[in-house]
Amino acid sequence: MSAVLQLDDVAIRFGGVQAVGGVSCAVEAGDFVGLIGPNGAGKTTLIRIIAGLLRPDRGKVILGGIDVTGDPTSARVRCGLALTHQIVRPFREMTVLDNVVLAAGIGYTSEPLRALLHVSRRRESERAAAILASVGLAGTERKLAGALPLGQLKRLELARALAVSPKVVLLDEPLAGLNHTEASKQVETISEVHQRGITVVLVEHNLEEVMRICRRLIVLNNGIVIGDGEPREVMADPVVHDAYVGGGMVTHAEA
Ligand SMILES: Nc1ncnc2c1ncn2[C@@H]1O[C@H](COP(=O)(O)OP(=O)(O)OP(=O)(O)O)[C@@H](O)[C@H]1O
Repeated sequence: MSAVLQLDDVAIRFGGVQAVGGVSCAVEAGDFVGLIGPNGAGKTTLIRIIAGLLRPDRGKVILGGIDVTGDPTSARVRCGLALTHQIVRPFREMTVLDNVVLAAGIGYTSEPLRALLHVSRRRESERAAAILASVGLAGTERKLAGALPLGQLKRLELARALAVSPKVVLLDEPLAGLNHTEASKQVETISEVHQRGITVVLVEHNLEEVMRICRRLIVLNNGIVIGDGEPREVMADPVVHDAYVGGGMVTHAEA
């Protein structure tokens, strides 16, 4: 197997806070990785560095063997990367379908207006509708995105990520704010995405679901990796356990 994503000594500091303190790891094609850690561990910061939304102070981000550390997000998308955000960010005044069509266009160009003009409307609409159906949003195509409840908005966020035909998706808290039933459905959808051959890196606080679906856990604490490996083994490590208990977090995985 070859690494689709590699981090080499990645670090960033915000004022007095070393948010990420030298992270190195490789994610193999087809992997399903949970990136976990207590509040403030540096997970979102690391995801933002991988996506090109933050420039690290040092270190390298390598996608599919290409060093993209100095490249903008659009170039990384063209290398096969897609990202969903912790806070959902659809274009609320556009239809659900157009949100996905637009995201597909961004795979070709980094400018949103040109992205919409670039795509062949009918072909892309059909493709967007198929992607929406694959995440359980068939029938919502003509609704305004702003009218969707949170559970469906989270699915739309996933559909927008899939629209760029990614090799790797970074999912930042895709279950946050969802009730138990919605979270289970969303997990099933994410598992289906993975079964299609897409590599998944998941940041998530819902450890019960993380333990259920991830094949590998990378644990961050204070910006450094304190655990990496098979989920049950990682969670049994006293260092990882202490980081969670010290952070006041209850892990369902302990049961
Ligand atoms: N733009 C910023 N300016 C200053 N400090 C920041 C900034 N972004 C993050 N931080 C700090 O960096 C550290 C890591 O934050 P980050 O949001 O990456 O953690 P996290 O693991 O995603 O946390 P959570 O699970 O609570 O979302 C925290 O101490 C946070 O306050």
